[in-house]
Amino acid sequence: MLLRRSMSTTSSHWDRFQKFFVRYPQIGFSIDISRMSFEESLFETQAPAIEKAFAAMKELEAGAIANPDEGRMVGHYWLRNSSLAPAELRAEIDGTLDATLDFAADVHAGKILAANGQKFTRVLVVGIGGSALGPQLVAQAITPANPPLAIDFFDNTDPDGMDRIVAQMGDEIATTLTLVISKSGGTKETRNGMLEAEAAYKAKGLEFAKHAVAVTGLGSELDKHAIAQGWLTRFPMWDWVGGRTSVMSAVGTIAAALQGVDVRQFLAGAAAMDEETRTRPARENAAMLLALMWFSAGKGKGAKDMVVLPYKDRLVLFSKYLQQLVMESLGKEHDLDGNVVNQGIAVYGNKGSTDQHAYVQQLRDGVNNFFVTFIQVAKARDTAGFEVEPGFTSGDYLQGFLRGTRAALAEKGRESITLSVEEVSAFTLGLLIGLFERAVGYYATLVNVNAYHQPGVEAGKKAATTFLKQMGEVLSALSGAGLTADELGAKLNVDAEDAWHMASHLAANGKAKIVPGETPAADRFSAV
Ligand SMILES: O=P(O)(O)OC[C@H]1O[C@](O)(CO)[C@@H](O)[C@@H]1O
Repeated sequence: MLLRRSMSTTSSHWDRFQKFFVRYPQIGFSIDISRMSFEESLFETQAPAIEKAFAAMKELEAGAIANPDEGRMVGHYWLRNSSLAPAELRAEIDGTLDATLDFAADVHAGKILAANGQKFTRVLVVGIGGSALGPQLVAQAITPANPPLAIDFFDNTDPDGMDRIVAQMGDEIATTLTLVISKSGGTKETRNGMLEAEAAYKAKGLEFAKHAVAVTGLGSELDKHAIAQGWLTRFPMWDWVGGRTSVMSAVGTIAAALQGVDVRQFLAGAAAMDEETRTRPARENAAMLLALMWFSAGKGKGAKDMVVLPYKDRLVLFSKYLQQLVMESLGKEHDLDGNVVNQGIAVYGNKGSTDQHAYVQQLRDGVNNFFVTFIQVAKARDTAGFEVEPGFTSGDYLQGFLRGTRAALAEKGRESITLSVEEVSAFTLGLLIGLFERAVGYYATLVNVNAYHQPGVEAGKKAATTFLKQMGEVLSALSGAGLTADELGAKLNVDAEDAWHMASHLAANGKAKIVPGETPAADRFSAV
């Protein structure tokens, strides 16, 4: 009885697999949605929405104002196929790509040298969000084991984090090329990182400008600063490329090329996936299948989280990269008609099998509020095989754990998608990025949101600006006599809780004195 039941389950799994397994052999990619619990009628019920999404994408790729709030075109697909771009942009796209690759080649060849006449040995990228995550993913996933230049990132305004990197660089800062990357050219974290980098060079008696390159919008604050200071060079960022989709613009290509990545293959991978997912009908279209699975799993409301589990160390940052791509694109208060919808899909993940020894316990046995996206890489390693026990390699185990976890989740009714690529290479990373970019675009139309703006980010930036201004006032108001947070708040017309946090921060960093009381309200702050 038991045996019969398990046999029929197995055969229905096999049937469903054959029905919902799509592969593109010419690019070594496949998607398996058979372990998602959607009804086949989804393709019929969603047919009008699917058509709408295809049509919207076609218009977007043809140069429509697909980001209506900001009145901008959305052109990341043109970065890997400039012939799709409006005619007036093509030469600039191609010219910028060539210029970044030529610059990197000149650095490698020693035609562009550090101020001390030596070859550059390191790159420091200063940027945040889309201006750092893409280069970080590329550095982690596809740079050679011993790249021509080592790479570090200032991707925050944490002084301790930056101090540690500067300390690790030591005297090698003299042969470090710094890329300051900011589309807007006004992001404070990046501005601070740039100033910290400038100071670090100065402390070693070096001229920052002779080691600095900017990637930014024409005429931005950063652009003007780079011109005024006489930096080595500048590469443009365009308003029709969003930060989270900028890895194939100069934002990503310059760091990648300096790292010895085959940038043209990276772009070719994305272009190849674009070709596959631009015109195929929904059932064969990997990007549309992903969007439909997100829609059916989360009931079009993001009710289920997306857990991204690549079984490959090189792809460990892919989940973080997708977190920005998906959540900044889809996490929206309003739909395109102005209705409050509070859309989004939460994304998290790290890598398998490591995560099996952490949160996968909850995925199998706990709250069923997610679907997993497994990423399987067929080729285990580049070097000769090694058997950890007779007949089995570490790579066999990795594959066994992926399949085992997929089966164990399915057994408990937990959904999963499996994407497969042959290896992790510039080409396959490009195609995976291209796949998710288009899936995000399609899904946005299915739920009727603008995937290409990020109005929510501004609120935090504004509140931080106010906090800093008021903290300056608190500092000026401190005197010899100790003041409580309530007294500071009343004096400066600042919320008492904010005043307490401001004064506490100043005290923790040697700019104020604190006499602790029994409660926060009894703490007294004075000038140093
Ligand atoms: O490149 P910029 O303009 O410095 O912006 C950095 C990041 O900040 C955001 O605008 C908002 O966090 C991201 O979309 C962007 O990638």
